[in-house]
Amino acid sequence: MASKPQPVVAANWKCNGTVAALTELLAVFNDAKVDHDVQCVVAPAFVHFGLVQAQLKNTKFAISAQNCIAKSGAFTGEVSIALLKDLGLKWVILGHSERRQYYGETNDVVASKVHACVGAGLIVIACIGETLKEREDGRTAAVVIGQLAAIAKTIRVNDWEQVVVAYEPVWAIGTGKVATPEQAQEVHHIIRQWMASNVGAEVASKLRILYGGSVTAANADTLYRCADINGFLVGGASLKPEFTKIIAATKV
Ligand SMILES: O=C(CO)COP(=O)(O)O
Repeated sequence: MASKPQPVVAANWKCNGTVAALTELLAVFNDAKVDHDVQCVVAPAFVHFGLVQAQLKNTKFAISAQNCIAKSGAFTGEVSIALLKDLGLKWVILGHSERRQYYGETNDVVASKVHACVGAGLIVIACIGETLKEREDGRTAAVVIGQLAAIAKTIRVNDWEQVVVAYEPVWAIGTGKVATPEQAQEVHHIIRQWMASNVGAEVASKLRILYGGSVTAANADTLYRCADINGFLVGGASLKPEFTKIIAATKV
C-alpha cells in the first residue's frame, strides 16, 4: 500500500449543476479537511469555469475540462486547448465513454486529442472501458487494451507523466451497478501489466489508474484497498457533499 502513487480523485460534473447548487457544494469542498497527499480535481461544464475559479479555494483541488479540441478557430460550440490554457487550466478529461458513445469519438480521435493535450502541457485523464456486451462476450481486456494502445502509439514514454488513466466500465456508469473490487482490480492489473510490457516498468508503476462507475462514499474504501486502484473518477456522487468522503477513502 505504501508504494501506491499519489491518488487522484476527480469530480466529473458532466452537464449538471446550477449556480446556486454548485456554490453550496464548493463551500463544502472548501471546508473539507484533506490532510493527506492526494490530488483532487473538479471538472465542471465549461459555462461554470468562472464560478469554480472564483469560489474554489481549497488548494488540494485543480480544475479540469471534460473535453476539448486541439485547435482554436472556426469551430462553433467547441473549446480548444489554447482557450483552456488561457484560463490557467491544467487538466482535461478525454475519451469519456459518453463522448465515445454520443459524439462518435473513436480510439484514434481520442488518441490524437491526448497527443495534442500532453504536447501542450496539460494533464490528461484518459478514459477507457468496455460495454456490457463487450464484457459478456469476453472482450473486456481486448477492448481496454485497444483503447490504451491507441494512446500509447501517439505519445512518447515521458509523456505518460502527464496521463492518468480512468477505467470506467460503461455498464457501471450512472447505473448504481458498481464493479466489484475483484472485477475492477482484475482490469486495473491488466492495464498496468500491459503498460509494463509495452511502455516501461517505471511508467507502469507510477501510472495512476482511477476507477469510475457508481463510486460512492459507501464503496470507495473497499475499492481503494485494491492494489492497482489509485483513485476515482466520480459522476453522480461528485455532485454531493459525500464526494469529500470519497476523497477521504484514499487516505490509508
Ligand atoms: O462517468 C463517470 C465519471 O466520469 C461515472 O459516473 P457515475 O459515478 O455517475 O457512475
